[in-house]
Amino acid sequence: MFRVFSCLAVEHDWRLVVLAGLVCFAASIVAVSIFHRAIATRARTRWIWITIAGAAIGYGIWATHFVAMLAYEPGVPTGYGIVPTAFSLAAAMLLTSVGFGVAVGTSGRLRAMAGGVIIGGGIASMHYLGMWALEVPGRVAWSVDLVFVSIILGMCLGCAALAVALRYQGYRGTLAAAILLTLAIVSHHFTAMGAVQITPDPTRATTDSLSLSPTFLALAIAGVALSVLGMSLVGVLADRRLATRTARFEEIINQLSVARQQLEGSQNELQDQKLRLDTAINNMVEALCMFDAERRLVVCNERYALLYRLPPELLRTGTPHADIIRHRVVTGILKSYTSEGAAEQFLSKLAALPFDAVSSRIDEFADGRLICVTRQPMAGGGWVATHLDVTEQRRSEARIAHMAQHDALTDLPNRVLLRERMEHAIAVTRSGGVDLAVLMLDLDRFKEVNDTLGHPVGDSLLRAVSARLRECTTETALIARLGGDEFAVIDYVTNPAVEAATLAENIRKALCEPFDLGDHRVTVGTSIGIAIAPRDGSDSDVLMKSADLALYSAKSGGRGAFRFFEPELDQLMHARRNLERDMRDALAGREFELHYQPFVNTATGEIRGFEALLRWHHPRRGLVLPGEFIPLAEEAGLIVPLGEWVLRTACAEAAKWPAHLRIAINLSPAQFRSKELVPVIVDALASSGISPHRLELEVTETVIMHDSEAVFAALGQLRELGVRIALDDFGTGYSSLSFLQRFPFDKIKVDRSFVNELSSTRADAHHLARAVVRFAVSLGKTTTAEGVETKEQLDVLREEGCVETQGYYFGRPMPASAIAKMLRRGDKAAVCAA
Ligand SMILES: Nc1nc2c(ncn2[C@@H]2O[C@@H]3COP(=O)(O)O[C@H]4[C@@H](O)[C@H](n5cnc6c(=O)[nH]c(N)nc65)O[C@@H]4COP(=O)(O)O[C@H]3[C@H]2O)c(=O)[nH]1
Repeated sequence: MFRVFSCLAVEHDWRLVVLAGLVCFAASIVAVSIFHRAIATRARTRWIWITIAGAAIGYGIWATHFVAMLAYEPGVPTGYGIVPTAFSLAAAMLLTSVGFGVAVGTSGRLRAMAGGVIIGGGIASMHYLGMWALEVPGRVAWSVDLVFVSIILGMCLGCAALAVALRYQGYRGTLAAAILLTLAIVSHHFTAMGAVQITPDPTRATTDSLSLSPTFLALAIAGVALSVLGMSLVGVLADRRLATRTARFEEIINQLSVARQQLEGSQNELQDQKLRLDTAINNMVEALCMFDAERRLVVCNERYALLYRLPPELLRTGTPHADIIRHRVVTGILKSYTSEGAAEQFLSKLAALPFDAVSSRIDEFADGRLICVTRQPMAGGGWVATHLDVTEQRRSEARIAHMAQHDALTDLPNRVLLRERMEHAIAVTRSGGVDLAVLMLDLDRFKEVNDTLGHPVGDSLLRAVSARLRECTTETALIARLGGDEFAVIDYVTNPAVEAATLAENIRKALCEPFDLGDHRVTVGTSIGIAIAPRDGSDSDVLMKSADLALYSAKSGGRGAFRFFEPELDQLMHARRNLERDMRDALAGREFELHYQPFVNTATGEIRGFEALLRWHHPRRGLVLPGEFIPLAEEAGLIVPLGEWVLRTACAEAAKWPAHLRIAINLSPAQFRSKELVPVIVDALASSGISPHRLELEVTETVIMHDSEAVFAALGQLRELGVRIALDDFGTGYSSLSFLQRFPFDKIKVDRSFVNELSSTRADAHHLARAVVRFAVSLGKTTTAEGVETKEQLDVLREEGCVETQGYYFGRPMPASAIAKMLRRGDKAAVCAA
């Protein structure tokens, strides 16, 4: 280091050293600035800048070296060989360009180091080639270690300069990097100069012809270097400013481009939205149109155009609303607007609609379609309207409403509609001058038809009944089916007693006529109850209840009749309900008793057995006969426990009688519906201990009508046990013969109404009764005649061959105790009577 210091202090002119330093710094500033430009650019431009930076610093190193060499005073005259000098310049430019190129063109942490090493190599190459060009009359000796140090210094500081230049590209970074680069060059030069020792040797003369004057060379170089570098710096700064402006411009261009893309995006979005809107509008179920405040078309969908068959010229934006309406009318699309001037009429109807509120209307088309038009005002005037085809919807609504108010089988109004119409009709009667007749009717024997011939025939019968009811009533009458075989007819009457009775009689007669239903001819009848408004009630429920009571009364007074409501009926119903309640208590309170009526051998008068007949000792009403309470017990479902009690009691009583006497017990239809009937009978026989053949079960045809298969099965089981089955009330039934063929009854009991007729003075009645008895006998079964009261009747029955007889003539129904007494006495009841 001392050598270097002494070299600098002793062998150099300080002024020129400073000039060399300035040249070096200027070159460094220019080179670093150009290097930064290279970093900021790409591709070819970058390599051009790199080359220029290399050229600038190479030239700067070279100029520095020669200016510094001017400051060097080795004590001998010096000169420079042109060729090595040119080489030194070329080497400096080339290697520094490569160094910059490596630093900027590669990536990674070591790129600054690699570039700096190459630049250091460029500095050293320049220096030592320049020294090689030095021509002095003396011997040049080198200090190797300083040579080495100079190279290392150049390289290390070169690395530092590049590291700073790469990292910091502002003015400060440029300055710092330039200082470091200057230090790299200067420190290398002066250390290298310290390594040189020139010993004068006059024998070594310089070749003047190829040498340049060092002073001239130094000054020329410094001048050219400074001016070139100055221009380069100006160029670089200008380029840098231009680059900044370009960058700004590019930024603006970029922003504009982004804005343009956004705009294009928005336009595309708008386009997409329009497409979506069009698709949505054209795929709506409703037809849609939009009119502006001037009533001109803004937009409409395809369905709207199709619905009103609009030609393309009417679909243009701006088409007046009135033109479209006129088109609708002219083409006859609208139902009620076909006459002349109809378009204006329709337009004025539309004009009357509120424009500031939602409105809805139904337009009826000539082809029957119903279009619901809903108009909604828009902000700023105009409206948007939807046109929806509601034909199907309305039809199904109407169908549903019809179904809700009509009976599906007969299409007659049902109870709901009847009640509604009745309320309206009752309101009419309030204004006076007219009354309302309410007729409730049900079919006699409908259940039998339904059960024997099947439900399809039953349904046909109900439809046929509806048709006949329509035929025999006036247009003002309303006929309703309330369910099952229940119907109601209401009509206005001015003279209820006459008109309502006539209406009822017409209905009764019409329904008495036989019905031909496919292969079947069916005869039913009807019972009718009549109530009159406002006399019998001013409310539909009250009137229907009154008519119902009258119907009940008609049925219990013998079917096939009509009856007007009377206030007493209400009391009767009340009494009936009380009786039903009492009967429930009676079963538990042992108020029932069995009486027994003998039936005898007609020929001998011997008692063959007794029929058990139920009696009710009512705590307040006294003795109540079965004709009054049995139907009630059947309706209330009490007949099953009551019937079981009868069976068990009668069998137990019969067990006390001589073994040849039979016990006859009546069975109701409701008992056959109970699955317990057969087990109960078996149990009654077992617990009483009587033989099954002593038990006779009396059934009417009505019993067999209900669920005939099940009834026949039960009767068959009982008959197999040995129980005898008797057909009661023979002659009064619906189709006796067919039943007689279907089941092998053991006994036939001729109804007492025929026996009664045997003593009739009317010859035809007498003959008919006799014919019935004869027919029963001819069937070959045990024939029993009921209700024999006179000897005359008995004689006829004997004549006709009737096997058994029963009636007051032989004995009334008696309590069990009386029978026991009678049997103890060994009475022959009939014999007594005979
Ligand atoms: N005018 C007149 N009547 C006579 C004469 N001989 C008998 N009678 C009455 O005729 C009815 C005969 O019984 P039914 O035809 O089986 O008719 C019975 C039967 O169908 C039913 N019944 C009676 N007891 C029972 C029972 O325990 N169970 C069921 N299911 N029904 C019963 O009640 C009906 C009426 O029974 P009753 O009032 O006891 O009336 C009895 C009896 O008192 C006569 O010479 N002249």
